[in-house]
Amino acid sequence: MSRAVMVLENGQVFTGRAFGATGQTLGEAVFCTAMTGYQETLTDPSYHRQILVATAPQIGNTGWNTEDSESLLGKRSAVRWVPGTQANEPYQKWSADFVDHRDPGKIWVAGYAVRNPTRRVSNWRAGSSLEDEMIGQNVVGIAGIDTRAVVRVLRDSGAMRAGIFSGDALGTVDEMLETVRSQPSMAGADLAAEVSTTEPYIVEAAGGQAKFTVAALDLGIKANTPRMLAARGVEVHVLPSTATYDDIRALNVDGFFLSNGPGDPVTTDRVVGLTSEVIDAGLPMFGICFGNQILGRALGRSTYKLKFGHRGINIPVLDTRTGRVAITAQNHGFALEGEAGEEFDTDLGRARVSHVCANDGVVEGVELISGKAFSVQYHPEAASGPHDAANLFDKFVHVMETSAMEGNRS
Ligand SMILES: NC(=O)CC[C@H](N)C(=O)O
Repeated sequence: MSRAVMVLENGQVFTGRAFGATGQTLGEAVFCTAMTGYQETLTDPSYHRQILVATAPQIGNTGWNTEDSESLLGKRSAVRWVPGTQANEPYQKWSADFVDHRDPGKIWVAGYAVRNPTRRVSNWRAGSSLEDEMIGQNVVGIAGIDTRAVVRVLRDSGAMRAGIFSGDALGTVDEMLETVRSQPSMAGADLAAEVSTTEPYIVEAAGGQAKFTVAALDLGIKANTPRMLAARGVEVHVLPSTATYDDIRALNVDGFFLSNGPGDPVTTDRVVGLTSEVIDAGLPMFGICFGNQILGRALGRSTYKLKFGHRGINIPVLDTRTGRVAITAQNHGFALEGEAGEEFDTDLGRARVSHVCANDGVVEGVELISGKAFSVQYHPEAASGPHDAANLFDKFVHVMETSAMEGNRS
């Protein structure tokens, strides 16, 4: 078993054994407290350029399958598609059930640190093991380290730059530390274009009968988001992160969606402007995670970097108006400024902080009081659950219905 080390920016070194590919990887070290769903987590594009530390001690029991991955980018070339039926539809069109059994899904994390990888995979859907998949995709990992100790460091000192080194990449501690410290920090990182589709495509509504069409800006969109919309009769036009307001207007859609994604929301000035234009034009809008930070910025709020973020699948969120709590999946390192219950005036209308985290009061949702634009910092599409917040997709459809009826009356 070959040796591997994880080196943190603060000089701490954890020695374990190589897991997955051997070599060197760099990224921001963050931890996730989920006990399940490692495949969905590793393939979430929002983890791009992050080294993930799993707090669950045993990882890999269910192996790797071709159904659970959240990355769409890897699937694009392999997936079955139906050419657009209308002359003005230049895109590839996917069926809403776009599981492709030849495609394992791209792993987006920069590296993976675990305590105890399972030795025997046990699941009827598993086509390979987690470690084989990491080797196949050249993802460097480390096993056998005291992940609880790493998490304590990250919790006390905050998420920080790190590296995993094994095989030929092992050097002296000073050399490895210098490499770790030479990488750019996550603060200020503009990463959406690195994970976004470059070509637009359509995910068709379930059954092929679209009640509404939505333009979804892909800043790192997860597979389950278009799937959840498609299941509710929505045809989703997934657009590259570079799409303009004119691109969206030309599609004549009923709603606008802003996806999750990696990087620092301060880098999103262009998309913030685009979002304001879309809302100004009266189009209903829904955003998730990065999309929440962008809507918040369009409402005049600023963002800041959390010390160690929220990553897990049992994080309680309070709806400040109803007092109801949802247990949610989360993965964010930045957040919007604001307080529970706060209402404020913006250029786009009066707005409020709609949700906060019940653990630490961090803003978890904002909305226009008109109800036409809303967003959440957590993940209603969470594929490995929990599903408490899935009704937000119904809410979006409802806002589009109401808006269509208003349009009919005027
Ligand atoms: N999942 C996401 O969309 C994350 C948003 C942003 N990159 C953050 O870390 O806060």
